Amino acid sequence: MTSPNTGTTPKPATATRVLVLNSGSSSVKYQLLDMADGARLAVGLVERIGEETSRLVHTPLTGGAERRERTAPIADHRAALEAVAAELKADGTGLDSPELAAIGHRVVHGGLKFSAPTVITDEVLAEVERLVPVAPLHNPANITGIRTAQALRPDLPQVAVFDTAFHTTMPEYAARYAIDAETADAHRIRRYGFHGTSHAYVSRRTAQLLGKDPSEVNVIVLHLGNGASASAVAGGRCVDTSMGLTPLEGLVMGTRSGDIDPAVVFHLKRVAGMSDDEIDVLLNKKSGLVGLCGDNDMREIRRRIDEGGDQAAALAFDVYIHRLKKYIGAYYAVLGTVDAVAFTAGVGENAAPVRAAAVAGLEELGLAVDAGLNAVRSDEPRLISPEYARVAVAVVPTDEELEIAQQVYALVRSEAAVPGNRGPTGPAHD
Ligand SMILES: Nc1ncnc2c1ncn2[C@@H]1O[C@H](COP(=O)(O)OP(=O)(O)O)[C@@H](O)[C@H]1O
Ligand SMILES: CC(=O)OP(=O)(O)O
Ligand SMILES: [Mg+2]
Repeated sequence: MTSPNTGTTPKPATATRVLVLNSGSSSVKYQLLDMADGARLAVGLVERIGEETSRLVHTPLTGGAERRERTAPIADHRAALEAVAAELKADGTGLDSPELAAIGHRVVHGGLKFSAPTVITDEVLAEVERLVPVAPLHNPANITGIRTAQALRPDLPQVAVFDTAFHTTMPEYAARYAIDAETADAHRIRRYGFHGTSHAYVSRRTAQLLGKDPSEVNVIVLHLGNGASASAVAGGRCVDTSMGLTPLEGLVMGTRSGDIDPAVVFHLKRVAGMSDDEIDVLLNKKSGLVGLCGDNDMREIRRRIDEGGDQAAALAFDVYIHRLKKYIGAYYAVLGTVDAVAFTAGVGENAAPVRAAAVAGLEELGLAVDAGLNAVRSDEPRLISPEYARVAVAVVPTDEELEIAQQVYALVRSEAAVPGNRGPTGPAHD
């Protein structure tokens, strides 16, 4: 194996483990994997970072140790990562292990410069920092995660895998906003798209489920988590996606509005007297499902509808579904022919009523859901459409951490891990 040259000590040939950190605005999800055999050694989550009731759940999957859970204030992402490092150390799989080959980081906004996994140098970190204004909820957390991991293991390659990378194949006419071209170019205003690691993984797994090569199928992927986005994937390449310059555009989300008339912003400023920051918070944190009915968790919304006929919850559900259905139709038109529609992430994988409602009435498009199959709970990729349906409808659990680990490991095993050899890639914008 070629030792990744990070300018420091070469790793032993036995270094086959990758730690993946997926830092969100108020959470960190992580997995430790051994890429020699693909085994997961530990998985975990720190949530509600910055609150009094922060919670850490750590599940070791090797060595017989028990799942551990504790609730205690964790002030920031740095403290969260240090707590994760302590949990891993307690299992004997600490960050000081010589078996660790690299640390992989989900980085949400990579602009146009990064279309592949990239070893993090000062230059890369500066670019991620420059993009903070267009991913204010995400990039700062990613940067803290990187800096903390670098401090804990300065000798290890730290690799960024960008949410935007998979979408860099979008044709210009899908990526462009129809605004003054000079202004757009001067400020790099265009549609970048996010959740790309998930869209890439799920579209590939969906092709596999159909027994086809990704190059042979057209798939609409619906990533419905707290953040939510749709993508149109033609023969393995993204041709359109619902998020834009920032992760605010597109579908209705837990706390984000998704598509709105941009004039709403002027109205809120001029007529309602709101400040830029107040509008930012309104659209990112007080909109979407939570804005419509006070709850952002789809489980709670379904409970309110099913138990009490709650009208606000029912309206929130209907607005969510209406937007989703419009994107299915739009991406059907963009792709021309569709082989599969794949539901993924927390809501897509678990909420059968969302899946049923999203494709209801689309039989003319060849889309249908079998009620029995849709009701089955499983962690496996599966079809939920009836035999006769022309288009497969699938539930395909996403695994951003596994996808990141594979990309990171492939990179550190290749000579390309030499910083400078593989810096920013893809179509440079400036
Ligand atoms: N059983 C379920 N039924 C409906 N929705 C669910 C269920 N389990 C999880 N969810 C939804 O999934 C969301 C979280 O999805 P996830 O993909 O983990 O999001 P993120 O990665 O953006 O934090 C929750 O807000 C919740 O609404
Ligand atoms: C980009 C994005 O919206 O990510 P998340 O769903 O993790 O908030
Ligand atoms: Mg997510």
